[in-house]
Amino acid sequence: MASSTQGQVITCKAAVAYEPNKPLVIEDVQVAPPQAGEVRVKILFTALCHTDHYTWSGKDPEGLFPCILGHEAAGIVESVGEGVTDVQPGDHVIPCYQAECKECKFCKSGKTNLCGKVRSATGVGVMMNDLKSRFSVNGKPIYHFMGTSTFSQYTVVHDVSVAKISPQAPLDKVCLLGCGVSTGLGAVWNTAKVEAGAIVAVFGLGTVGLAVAEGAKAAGASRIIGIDIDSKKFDVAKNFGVTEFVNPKDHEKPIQQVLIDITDGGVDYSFECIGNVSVMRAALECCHKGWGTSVIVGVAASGQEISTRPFQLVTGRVWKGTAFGGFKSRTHVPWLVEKYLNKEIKVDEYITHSMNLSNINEAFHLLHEGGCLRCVLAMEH
Ligand SMILES: NC(=O)c1ccc[n+]([C@@H]2O[C@H](COP(=O)([O-])OP(=O)(O)OC[C@H]3O[C@@H](n4cnc5c(N)ncnc54)[C@H](O)[C@@H]3O)[C@@H](O)[C@H]2O)c1
Ligand SMILES: N[C@@H](CCC(=O)N[C@@H](CSCO)C(=O)NCC(=O)O)C(=O)O
Ligand SMILES: [Zn+2]
Ligand SMILES: [Zn+2]
Repeated sequence: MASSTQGQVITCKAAVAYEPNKPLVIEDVQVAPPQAGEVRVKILFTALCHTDHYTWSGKDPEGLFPCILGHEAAGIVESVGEGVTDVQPGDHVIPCYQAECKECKFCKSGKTNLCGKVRSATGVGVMMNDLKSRFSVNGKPIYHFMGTSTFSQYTVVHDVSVAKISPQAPLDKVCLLGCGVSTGLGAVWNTAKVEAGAIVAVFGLGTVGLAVAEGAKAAGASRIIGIDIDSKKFDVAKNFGVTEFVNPKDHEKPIQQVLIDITDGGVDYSFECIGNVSVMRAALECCHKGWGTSVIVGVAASGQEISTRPFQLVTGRVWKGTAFGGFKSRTHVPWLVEKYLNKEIKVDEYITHSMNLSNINEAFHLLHEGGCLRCVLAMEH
């Protein structure tokens, strides 16, 4: 059914990032109607991910200002542009920063979840149709972010960047499946393909690392070693499947040597869930000679580079990375939502804080406190 706002500009509240590291400003933002191949979504709940903070910090080479950040959310379709057939007004959806068009070279390859259809536009903060933004404040354009911009009560996304989900799913919970939880689970199931009995090391026990632990437990890993510089993380990590905890600060030796010593030569799989290039090296080098695989999940700042002795790879270790855990977004997000509804995966357990959009700056501060995994913001319509 058509909404009363269809075809009209909507003025709503959004958190605008005008400059790196400067508090976000809650503004009245004008959101233009969706053009061909676009969907306007009423965002009901959004969580904050560390990648939002990373771009806000100014360290993201693709970061553009002013912009509307946010990419871990859920909402309801308000209206659709010409030619959109996969969703309609009233559908419950999760915006997907990793698109899935099912037609491009990437989508058809069967080798990756990356999609090439709209990536060139989402990387420069605009929509593919006219290479312009749908957001403005008093006539001045505001850039999109990751093709999602969910820190706004209404956003416009490409139709290839929105997953239709079960209307039964609580949107204040499943918004987390738009990024962190899905990424951690997928890193284990799709990218590493951890097998039963494997020894797994997880570097960084935030939401992404805990979801890796949860995925590894489900895959039947025999040992799941959590590594974090905050020892308080271990208590909560046990609930997600971590069986042993190592704090690098408690050891004189490099952490990779500590892990090699306690695992008879190294782990089968390791996951870097921090975004620290020194830890990425340690995560590779703690892998078992001959077969150990290390997956980079964390996002490192502009200018940072990874290094190791090539001998580490010559002797059989494998270095990989993952975006959105290798999940094909529009296919797998609805599947993950069903798994949540069937109580096969955790989601509620990652939500430590709930606030309103107006408290978004406070929520960003919370991200740096060890006790915060995910903070979900209600968009207060
Ligand atoms: N690849 C993807 O698709 C994808 C998706 C989501 C998030 N990410 C990235 O994953 C990373 C983790 O995200 P998160 O939301 O879980 O972050 P988080 O900040 O909640 O968790 C990071 C954890 O790492 C720990 N840590 C920090 N420095 C450490 C060190 N030197 N050694 C050991 N532990 C250390 C912290 O104490 C914290 O517990 C971020 O870089 C984020 O941008 C990537
Ligand atoms: N613009 C950033 C890219 C950072 C990055 O790697 N993003 C991940 C998702 S992080 C979600 O929290 C990703 O999906 N990358 C693949 C892609 O962007 O297509 C930078 O350049 O550092
Ligand atoms: Zn994220
Ligand atoms: Zn594609």
